[in-house]
Amino acid sequence: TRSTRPQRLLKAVRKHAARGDPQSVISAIDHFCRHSEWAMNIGDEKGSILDSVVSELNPEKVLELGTYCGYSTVRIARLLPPGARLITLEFNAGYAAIARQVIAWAGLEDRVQLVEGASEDWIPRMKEHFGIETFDFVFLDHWKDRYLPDTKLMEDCGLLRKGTVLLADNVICPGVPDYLQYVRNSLSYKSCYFKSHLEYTKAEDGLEKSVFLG
Ligand SMILES: Cc1ccc(Cc2cc(O)c(O)c(C(=O)NC/C=C/[C@H]3O[C@@H](n4cnc5c(N)ncnc54)[C@H](O)[C@@H]3O)c2)cc1
Ligand SMILES: [Mg+2]
Repeated sequence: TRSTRPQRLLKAVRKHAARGDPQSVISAIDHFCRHSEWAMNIGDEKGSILDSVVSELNPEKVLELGTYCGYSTVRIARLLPPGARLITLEFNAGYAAIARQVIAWAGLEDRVQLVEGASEDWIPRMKEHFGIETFDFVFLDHWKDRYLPDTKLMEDCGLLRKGTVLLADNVICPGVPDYLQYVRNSLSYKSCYFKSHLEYTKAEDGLEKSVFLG
Protein backbone atom coordinates (compact mmCIF):
# COMPACT_ATOMS: atom_id res chain seq x y z
CA THR A 1 0.00 0.00 0.00
CA ARG A 2 1.05 3.59 -0.59
CA SER A 3 3.21 5.16 2.12
CA THR A 4 1.88 7.98 4.29
CA ARG A 5 3.20 11.54 4.21
CA PRO A 6 4.77 11.17 7.69
CA GLN A 7 6.54 8.01 6.48
CA ARG A 8 7.92 9.93 3.48
CA LEU A 9 8.95 12.76 5.79
CA LEU A 10 10.87 10.29 8.00
CA LYS A 11 12.55 8.82 4.90
CA ALA A 12 13.73 12.33 3.95
CA VAL A 13 15.13 12.82 7.48
CA ARG A 14 17.05 9.54 7.28
CA LYS A 15 18.37 10.43 3.82
CA HIS A 16 19.41 14.05 4.42
CA ALA A 17 19.94 14.55 8.15
CA ALA A 18 22.91 13.42 10.25
CA ARG A 19 22.12 11.17 13.23
CA GLY A 20 22.45 13.08 16.50
CA ASP A 21 22.27 16.45 14.77
CA PRO A 22 18.92 18.12 15.61
CA GLN A 23 19.56 21.14 13.36
CA SER A 24 20.03 18.89 10.33
CA VAL A 25 16.76 17.06 11.18
CA ILE A 26 14.94 20.42 11.32
CA SER A 27 16.49 21.54 8.01
CA ALA A 28 15.67 18.21 6.31
CA ILE A 29 12.00 18.46 7.34
CA ASP A 30 11.74 22.11 6.27
CA HIS A 31 13.34 21.25 2.89
CA PHE A 32 10.93 18.31 2.45
CA CYS A 33 7.92 20.53 3.24
CA ARG A 34 9.06 23.34 0.95
CA HIS A 35 10.15 21.25 -2.03
CA SER A 36 8.31 17.92 -1.80
CA GLU A 37 5.15 17.87 0.33
CA TRP A 38 3.62 20.50 2.62
CA ALA A 39 3.06 19.19 6.16
CA MET A 40 1.59 20.88 9.24
CA ASN A 41 4.87 21.41 11.13
CA ILE A 42 5.28 24.80 12.79
CA GLY A 43 8.02 25.44 10.19
CA ASP A 44 11.15 27.61 10.16
CA GLU A 45 9.61 31.10 10.46
CA LYS A 46 7.27 30.44 13.41
CA GLY A 47 9.87 27.92 14.62
CA SER A 48 12.37 30.74 15.16
CA ILE A 49 9.83 32.53 17.37
CA LEU A 50 9.31 29.27 19.29
CA ASP A 51 13.09 28.98 19.70
CA SER A 52 13.39 32.50 21.13
CA VAL A 53 10.55 31.96 23.62
CA VAL A 54 12.08 28.66 24.82
CA SER A 55 15.64 30.05 24.99
CA GLU A 56 14.51 33.06 27.02
CA LEU A 57 12.47 30.88 29.43
CA ASN A 58 14.96 27.99 29.87
CA PRO A 59 12.18 25.65 31.06
CA GLU A 60 12.83 22.46 33.06
CA LYS A 61 9.35 20.91 32.60
CA VAL A 62 7.73 21.20 29.18
CA LEU A 63 4.43 19.84 27.83
CA GLU A 64 3.63 19.67 24.10
CA LEU A 65 0.07 18.93 22.95
CA GLY A 66 0.09 17.30 19.51
CA THR A 67 3.41 15.75 18.48
CA TYR A 68 2.53 14.94 14.83
CA CYS A 69 5.95 14.06 13.28
CA GLY A 70 8.03 15.51 16.11
CA TYR A 71 9.33 18.62 14.32
CA SER A 72 8.51 21.07 17.13
CA THR A 73 9.46 18.41 19.68
CA VAL A 74 12.99 18.43 18.20
CA ARG A 75 13.03 22.24 17.98
CA ILE A 76 12.17 22.56 21.68
CA ALA A 77 14.17 19.60 23.06
CA ARG A 78 17.41 20.67 21.31
CA LEU A 79 17.32 23.90 23.38
CA LEU A 80 16.71 22.22 26.76
CA PRO A 81 19.48 21.48 29.27
CA PRO A 82 20.06 17.67 29.69
CA GLY A 83 18.22 17.55 33.05
CA ALA A 84 15.05 19.11 31.57
CA ARG A 85 12.07 17.00 30.45
CA LEU A 86 9.65 17.39 27.55
CA ILE A 87 6.44 15.35 27.64
CA THR A 88 4.64 15.28 24.28
CA LEU A 89 1.13 13.85 23.78
CA GLU A 90 0.01 12.25 20.49
CA PHE A 91 -3.06 10.05 20.11
CA ASN A 92 -2.51 8.91 16.52
CA ALA A 93 -0.43 5.71 16.67
CA GLY A 94 0.92 6.16 13.14
CA TYR A 95 2.14 9.68 13.79
CA ALA A 96 3.54 8.66 17.21
CA ALA A 97 5.59 5.87 15.58
CA ILE A 98 7.11 8.31 13.07
CA ALA A 99 7.73 10.98 15.71
CA ARG A 100 9.60 8.52 17.95
CA GLN A 101 11.98 7.77 15.09
CA VAL A 102 12.46 11.44 14.19
CA ILE A 103 13.22 12.28 17.84
CA ALA A 104 15.64 9.31 18.06
CA TRP A 105 17.38 10.33 14.81
CA ALA A 106 17.96 13.77 16.36
CA GLY A 107 19.45 12.01 19.42
CA LEU A 108 17.03 13.68 21.83
CA GLU A 109 15.20 10.65 23.25
CA ASP A 110 16.83 11.17 26.68
CA ARG A 111 14.98 14.48 27.12
CA VAL A 112 11.67 13.56 25.47
CA GLN A 113 8.84 11.34 26.68
CA LEU A 114 6.31 10.71 23.91
CA VAL A 115 3.02 9.52 25.43
CA GLU A 116 0.58 7.86 23.04
CA GLY A 117 -2.86 9.04 24.10
CA ALA A 118 -5.33 11.89 24.24
CA SER A 119 -4.48 15.14 26.04
CA GLU A 120 -7.80 15.10 27.89
CA ASP A 121 -6.99 11.65 29.31
CA TRP A 122 -3.36 12.35 30.21
CA ILE A 123 -3.43 15.92 31.55
CA PRO A 124 -5.29 14.76 34.70
CA ARG A 125 -2.66 12.03 35.21
CA MET A 126 0.50 14.14 34.92
CA LYS A 127 1.05 14.41 38.67
CA GLU A 128 0.52 10.81 39.76
CA HIS A 129 1.95 9.19 36.60
CA PHE A 130 4.92 11.43 35.81
CA GLY A 131 5.53 13.09 39.16
CA ILE A 132 5.03 16.50 37.56
CA GLU A 133 4.09 19.30 39.95
CA THR A 134 3.68 22.13 37.45
CA PHE A 135 4.87 22.87 33.91
CA ASP A 136 7.15 25.80 33.08
CA PHE A 137 6.20 25.84 29.39
CA VAL A 138 3.29 24.40 27.35
CA PHE A 139 3.23 24.34 23.52
CA LEU A 140 -0.28 23.90 22.02
CA ASP A 141 -0.45 22.58 18.45
CA HIS A 142 -3.11 19.85 18.43
CA TRP A 143 -6.75 19.99 17.22
CA LYS A 144 -7.71 23.64 17.48
CA ASP A 145 -11.01 22.96 19.31
CA ARG A 146 -9.00 21.38 22.12
CA TYR A 147 -6.83 24.40 23.00
CA LEU A 148 -9.38 26.03 25.32
CA PRO A 149 -10.77 22.93 27.08
CA ASP A 150 -7.26 21.58 27.66
CA THR A 151 -6.06 24.93 29.03
CA LYS A 152 -8.96 24.97 31.51
CA LEU A 153 -8.19 21.34 32.35
CA MET A 154 -4.53 22.21 33.06
CA GLU A 155 -5.70 25.04 35.32
CA ASP A 156 -8.12 22.73 37.16
CA CYS A 157 -5.42 20.07 37.60
CA GLY A 158 -3.06 22.64 39.14
CA LEU A 159 -0.46 22.10 36.40
CA LEU A 160 0.10 25.85 35.82
CA ARG A 161 2.00 28.09 38.21
CA LYS A 162 2.61 31.85 38.39
CA GLY A 163 4.82 32.46 35.35
CA THR A 164 4.00 29.33 33.33
CA VAL A 165 4.12 30.24 29.64
CA LEU A 166 1.58 28.87 27.14
CA LEU A 167 2.54 29.23 23.47
CA ALA A 168 -0.21 28.44 20.95
CA ASP A 169 0.35 27.78 17.24
CA ASN A 170 -2.16 28.71 14.49
CA VAL A 171 -4.08 31.39 16.33
CA ILE A 172 -5.00 32.93 12.93
CA CYS A 173 -4.87 29.99 10.50
CA PRO A 174 -6.73 27.64 11.06
CA GLY A 175 -7.56 29.93 14.02
CA VAL A 176 -8.60 29.36 17.64
CA PRO A 177 -11.10 32.18 18.36
CA ASP A 178 -12.48 30.79 21.62
CA TYR A 179 -8.99 30.19 23.05
CA LEU A 180 -7.79 33.70 21.97
CA GLN A 181 -10.81 35.40 23.49
CA TYR A 182 -10.19 33.54 26.76
CA VAL A 183 -6.44 34.19 27.24
CA ARG A 184 -6.75 37.81 26.03
CA ASN A 185 -9.63 38.69 28.38
CA SER A 186 -8.96 36.53 31.43
CA LEU A 187 -7.38 38.32 34.39
CA SER A 188 -5.32 35.17 34.93
CA TYR A 189 -3.21 35.66 31.79
CA LYS A 190 -0.90 38.26 30.24
CA SER A 191 -1.10 37.54 26.52
CA CYS A 192 0.70 38.79 23.41
CA TYR A 193 0.58 37.97 19.70
CA PHE A 194 3.61 37.18 17.48
CA LYS A 195 2.60 37.84 13.86
CA SER A 196 4.09 35.43 11.32
CA HIS A 197 3.00 33.20 8.43
CA LEU A 198 1.42 29.79 8.02
CA GLU A 199 4.28 27.34 7.64
CA TYR A 200 5.84 27.29 4.16
CA THR A 201 3.23 29.75 2.79
CA LYS A 202 2.55 33.51 2.53
CA ALA A 203 -0.74 33.30 4.44
CA GLU A 204 -0.84 35.14 7.76
CA ASP A 205 -0.65 33.10 10.93
CA GLY A 206 0.86 33.70 14.34
CA LEU A 207 1.65 32.47 17.81
CA GLU A 208 -0.01 33.65 21.02
CA LYS A 209 2.19 33.73 24.12
CA SER A 210 0.21 33.74 27.37
CA VAL A 211 1.78 33.93 30.83
CA PHE A 212 -0.33 32.45 33.64
CA LEU A 213 -0.55 34.94 36.52
CA GLY A 214 -1.78 32.44 39.12
C1 LIG B 1 -8.29 25.81 7.00
C2 LIG B 1 -6.89 25.32 7.31
C3 LIG B 1 -6.64 23.95 7.43
C4 LIG B 1 -5.36 23.50 7.73
C5 LIG B 1 -4.34 24.42 7.89
C6 LIG B 1 -2.97 23.96 8.17
C7 LIG B 1 -2.61 23.64 9.60
C8 LIG B 1 -1.45 24.22 10.09
C9 LIG B 1 -1.03 23.89 11.38
O1 LIG B 1 0.12 24.44 11.90
C10 LIG B 1 -1.75 23.02 12.17
O2 LIG B 1 -1.27 22.74 13.43
C11 LIG B 1 -2.92 22.42 11.67
C12 LIG B 1 -3.71 21.44 12.46
O3 LIG B 1 -4.85 21.15 12.12
N1 LIG B 1 -3.11 20.88 13.49
C13 LIG B 1 -3.76 19.83 14.22
C14 LIG B 1 -2.70 18.90 14.77
C15 LIG B 1 -3.00 17.69 15.21
C16 LIG B 1 -1.95 16.76 15.72
O4 LIG B 1 -2.14 16.55 17.11
C17 LIG B 1 -2.72 15.25 17.34
N2 LIG B 1 -3.83 15.48 18.27
C18 LIG B 1 -4.93 16.19 18.02
N3 LIG B 1 -5.71 16.25 19.12
C19 LIG B 1 -5.07 15.55 20.08
C20 LIG B 1 -5.37 15.25 21.43
N4 LIG B 1 -6.49 15.69 22.01
N5 LIG B 1 -4.48 14.51 22.14
C21 LIG B 1 -3.35 14.08 21.56
N6 LIG B 1 -3.00 14.33 20.27
C22 LIG B 1 -3.87 15.06 19.54
C23 LIG B 1 -3.12 14.75 15.97
O5 LIG B 1 -3.07 13.33 15.93
C24 LIG B 1 -2.07 15.39 15.10
O6 LIG B 1 -0.83 14.71 15.16
C25 LIG B 1 -3.35 22.75 10.37
C26 LIG B 1 -4.59 25.79 7.78
C27 LIG B 1 -5.87 26.23 7.48
MG1 LIG C 1 0.32 24.04 13.97
